[in-house]
Amino acid sequence: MSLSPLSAAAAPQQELLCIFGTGDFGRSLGLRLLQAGYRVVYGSRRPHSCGPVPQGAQVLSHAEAAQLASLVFLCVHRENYDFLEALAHQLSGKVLVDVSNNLKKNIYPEANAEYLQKLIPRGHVVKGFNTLSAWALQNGPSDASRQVYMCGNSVEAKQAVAEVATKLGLSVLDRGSLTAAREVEDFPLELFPEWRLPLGLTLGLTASFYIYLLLRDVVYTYVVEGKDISFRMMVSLANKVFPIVSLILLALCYLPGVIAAFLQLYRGTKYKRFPDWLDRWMLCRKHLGLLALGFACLHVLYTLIIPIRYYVRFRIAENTISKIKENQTSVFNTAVAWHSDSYLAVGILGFGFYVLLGITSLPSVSNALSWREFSFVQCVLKWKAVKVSVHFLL
Ligand SMILES: NC(=O)C1=CN([C@@H]2O[C@H](COP(=O)(O)OP(=O)(O)OC[C@H]3O[C@@H](n4cnc5c(N)ncnc54)[C@H](OP(=O)(O)O)[C@@H]3O)[C@@H](O)[C@H]2O)C=CC1
Ligand SMILES: [Fe+3]
Repeated sequence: MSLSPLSAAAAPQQELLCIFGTGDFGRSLGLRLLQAGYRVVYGSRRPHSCGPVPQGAQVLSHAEAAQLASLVFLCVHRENYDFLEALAHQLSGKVLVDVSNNLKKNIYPEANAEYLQKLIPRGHVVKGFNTLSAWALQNGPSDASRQVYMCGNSVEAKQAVAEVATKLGLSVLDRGSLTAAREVEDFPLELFPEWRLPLGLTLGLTASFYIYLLLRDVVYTYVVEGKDISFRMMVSLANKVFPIVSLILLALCYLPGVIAAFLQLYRGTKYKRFPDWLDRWMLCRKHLGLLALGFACLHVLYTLIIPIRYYVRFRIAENTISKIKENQTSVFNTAVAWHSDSYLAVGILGFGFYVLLGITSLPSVSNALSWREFSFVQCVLKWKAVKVSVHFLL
């Protein structure tokens, strides 16, 4: 089938974009741009001997490549930006996308993008794309990595870059002017810090309870009774630590919510800032909750494993055999049955509180309540959740 003259005339000339640097990021970005229908020209120090570039892309010297396109992606490390100074003339008036990241925070006095703006004062610098990885770009971004942050002083330049990002299937979050560049550059370095406090706390709790139980159960028994039960260290002892740590973490996960809700009700407003310590605590609730869940899962796993341990099988067999030998039967202990059933009941009740908490947090429910009612309900339920956790602990 041949194209009608009208559609042939309407077929737009594909826009040409320039990429400086034929490294990992430059190559992945080029591939995606080509797939999205752009034409790509690379600017390289060694146009004839650089590494492989995606099929269909052209490789020229920096100066030649820059002249062909109005938008240039700088896929070069900041340490190597100095070569750009000599290109200030060719790059003036162009949109320059700075994708660079640093290995640490605050190693340079100014953000990379601001440094670039200084080198090319007449270029329109836009910071962006730095939260993507070369890998994610190449494999098509997943939901989690679909967002890109962007900032820059020129609205038109940002619009041009946002258009490209949208065509690549990314969603753009504008963070304002170039002064936000530092914050945008710090994003990729900020994946872990929120976990630091909860992880440290978990490790500390686990180590202290393990050592305490080791001394109390194993070392004490050995010293006083001369019995060696060190084989218990692997499973039984660990399985005592997991629920303790899990319940403490769970209590610590809900407690700041109780304090916050109480504080809001006490102050009569929810528009006042919480004290710093509470703020920080509130921010790591999700992590504490996930760690609590992880330890609870370990506890379940270990508990399932215990009956198949050699020691337990040995004890059951020995008990049964000795009873048979002596022709005895044991009495059903109702006290123990009561204890274990009440343990289960508290568990079910506790689970109910967590479900209720989940329900009240649903937007349809929380929107129907006034903030005071919502704070009150949350405060009561979270307090109950903390109490159940502590009850189990004791
Ligand atoms: N890799 C990733 O996943 C991500 C990377 N980034 C950022 O993208 C940028 C590039 O990273 P990446 O591709 O991984 O790095 P690479 O080391 O793979 O590539 C860097 C490229 O820069 C060019 N280059 C190296 N030295 C100089 C120099 N002295 N002067 C001029 N150009 C030079 C080279 O291209 P040539 O030989 O063609 O000149 C080289 O291929 C960095 O700023 C990085 O922070 C951001 C997010 C993720
Ligand atoms: Fe248990």
